[in-house]
Amino acid sequence: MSKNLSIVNKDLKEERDKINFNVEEFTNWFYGGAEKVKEKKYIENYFLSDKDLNLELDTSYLSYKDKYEEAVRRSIVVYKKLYKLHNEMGGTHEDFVKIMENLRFTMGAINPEGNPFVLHFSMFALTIMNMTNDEQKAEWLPRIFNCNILGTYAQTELGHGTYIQRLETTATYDPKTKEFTLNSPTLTSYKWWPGNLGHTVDHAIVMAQLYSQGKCHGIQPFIVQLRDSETHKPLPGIDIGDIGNKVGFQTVNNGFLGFKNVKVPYKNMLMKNSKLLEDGTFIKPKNAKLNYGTMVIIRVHMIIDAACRIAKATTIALRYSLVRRQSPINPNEIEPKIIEHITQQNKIFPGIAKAVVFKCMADYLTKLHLSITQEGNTGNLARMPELHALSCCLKAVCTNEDAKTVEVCRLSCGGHGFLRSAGLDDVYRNSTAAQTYEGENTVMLLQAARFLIKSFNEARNGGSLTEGVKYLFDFIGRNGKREIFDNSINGILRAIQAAAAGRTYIAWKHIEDDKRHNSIEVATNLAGVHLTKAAELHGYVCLLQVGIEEIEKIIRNVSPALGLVFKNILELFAVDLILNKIGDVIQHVDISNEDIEKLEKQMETLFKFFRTSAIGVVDGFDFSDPIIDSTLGSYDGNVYENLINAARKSPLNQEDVNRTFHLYIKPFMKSNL
Ligand SMILES: CCCCCCCC/C=C\CCCCCCCCCCCC(=O)SCCNC(=O)CCNC(=O)[C@H](O)C(C)(C)COP(=O)(O)OP(=O)(O)OC[C@H]1O[C@@H](n2cnc3c(N)ncnc32)[C@H](O)[C@@H]1OP(=O)(O)O
Ligand SMILES: Cc1cc2nc3c(=O)[nH]c(=O)nc-3n(C[C@H](O)[C@H](O)[C@H](O)COP(=O)(O)OP(=O)(O)OC[C@H]3O[C@@H](n4cnc5c(N)ncnc54)[C@H](O)[C@@H]3O)c2cc1C
Repeated sequence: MSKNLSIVNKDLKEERDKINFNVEEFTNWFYGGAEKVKEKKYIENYFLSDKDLNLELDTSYLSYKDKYEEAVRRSIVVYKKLYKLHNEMGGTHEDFVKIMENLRFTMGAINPEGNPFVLHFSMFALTIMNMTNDEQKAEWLPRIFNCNILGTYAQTELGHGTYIQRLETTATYDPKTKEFTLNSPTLTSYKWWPGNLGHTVDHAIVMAQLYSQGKCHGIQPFIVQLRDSETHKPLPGIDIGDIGNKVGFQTVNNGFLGFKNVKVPYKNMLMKNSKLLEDGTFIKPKNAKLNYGTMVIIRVHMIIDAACRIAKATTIALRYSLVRRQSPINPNEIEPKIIEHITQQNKIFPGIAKAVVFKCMADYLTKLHLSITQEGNTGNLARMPELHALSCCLKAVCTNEDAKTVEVCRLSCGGHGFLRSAGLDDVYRNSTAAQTYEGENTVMLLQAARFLIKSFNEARNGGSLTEGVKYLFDFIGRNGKREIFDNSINGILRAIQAAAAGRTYIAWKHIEDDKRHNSIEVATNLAGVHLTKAAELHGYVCLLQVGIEEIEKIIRNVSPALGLVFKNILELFAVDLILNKIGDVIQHVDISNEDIEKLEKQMETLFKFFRTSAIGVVDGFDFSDPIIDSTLGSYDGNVYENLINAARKSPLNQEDVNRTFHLYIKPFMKSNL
């Protein structure tokens, strides 16, 4: 960690002196090994030390346009260096991905309101890598990799983001000219939201309804040039621009795009999955949802992003809570560090546990994604629905938890948490954006619920179930009897499983009852609230189950002292979860008031133990000061100095008297109204 060289606040130092495990060992786990930590630190420093970035400039005070222009300038500084570093490292694709992964945090510090090239280096490149045939790869990948062209992923339209089957942009094939003609037939068919589209990129993957031989063949991906490669002017027939101010993502340059008779050559339809012969004959893919593959990759990726946002927010909240003193607990004693208030521990400690468990889940899901993708490459698509359901479910549960936790961290910093310089607002904006992009969270939960209901039917009919939903068999096997609670980690898991299965049963029954007088679709809609609750509970089951399995493995491989910290974290996660879901649990589990009181007591004991480890764990997340970028969360804990220094940098403080005094205030005061 690049630590601030200033003197560390004595309260914070005192906390660090009490840490009883090896923080570096934790960091090594969090980043996947000592070598990876070294790489991360090297890459971080390689970029952040560049004076050309001018990181002294606080971009939050700039206008919308200036913010965008500065974000483009800084990004180009970074990407030039990225290619230099890539060459130095050896120049393989793996090296590139390694730098990109480490750049994620660094980019956040450089462009706190978003990266105007992020879609090029993620969805655009990934779609070309995964949805093209060999000739297309050969044509496009080098140009993308060398940034000779810059692209985005243009799917969402003004009228449709969720129900992508009904996108309205058309691509009509003419076998005579061997061209597609792209059109936006209505206002609602305008592309709307794609990141980097407004003024940055010159190409896009455009999702459009393919028409050939007089028939519509559903949405297909096309690579479309939007702007002239020399002048950057929109090409004829292209109506393009920025969608304007948003809640966050101010420098991502989300855009709109309309087509009027735009010609696209035959070779630009991405043909790995669906195929169109030159004569216009359409050949269906093995599974129509293969064209949704890039969304699945990003959803998987979003779990680690959620974990890291929580890690960052809890680092800020905890460091601040260890140096802030207020309100004596015992009137005769000095004001304690605010962390001594148990409600403060309740706000922050479960968040730290979530960051760790989400990280376990991200690792698990990344491996699962890889193995299912490899099966898919051999033509075996059997596990695609399972991966889709799981990635939708966890994308929703983890980003919802992420936004909630970051907001609680902000509240835990009191008034100062509301300052921009506290660093929590950009984290929150990114968390809340993630609840919507890549599939709105309710919709994601409903997708997961479809899988649960199918699995429930399968279980009732004695069929086979995938590993993650086998707990539905236990519910059916109990034949209406409630699960008996036992207060162990596995007991808590069984209780959450019983609640998830019970809620799935309620949703299933709701649908079955309604089906008598309604279509299955209407019945499913009426059961929607139960379905989303079932899917959410299923997401927690997955998190706890994977958390238990992964942490048991970790404990076997780390020192006993760190093992105890992991055990503590897992228990914190589990007990916090069951207490938060107690209403659902009570419905399906035989749990007494005494059991609940015991759990509440257990939480207090867990807090007590975690009290000494907490600072070690957040230090172990290893966010350097430029990355944490927070007056409240810097390593040295010199909060009050940081706050006053940041306030002095306000543009209003650069002069004693602002001109509005002479222009408006003074005349007003002298006017006697
Ligand atoms: C230059 C070098 C680069 C190197 C690369 C470096 C790599 C870096 C890697 C990562 C970096 C990450 C950085 C991240 C930055 C990201 C910024 C992102 C910005 C945001 C982008 C977006 O938002 S893009 C737009 C996203 N849009 C959505 O998500 C739309 C949501 N809607 C849907 O997904 C679908 O419409 C739907 C799933 C909700 C419904 O689809 P549909 O209507 O077609 O389905 P049906 O209802 O008819 O049927 C459901 C049926 O289909 C099955 N199914 C659906 N989807 C899938 C799937 N994907 N796979 C498998 N199966 C699927 C579903 O299970 C149902 O099955 P049933 O059996 O019928 O139940
Ligand atoms: C910051 C940001 C970045 C984005 N970047 C991109 C990008 O790069 N490229 C791109 O193509 N798109 C992008 N998007 C678009 C994004 O993917 C969509 O906004 C998202 O998928 C939600 O779709 P929608 O806007 O149509 O919401 P809607 O579907 O209109 O949602 C509105 C409400 O209706 C509800 N609803 C809709 N359908 C159902 C249903 N079937 N059942 C129950 N409730 C339902 C939702 O739950 C929600 O409450 C971005 C969006 C944001 C916010």
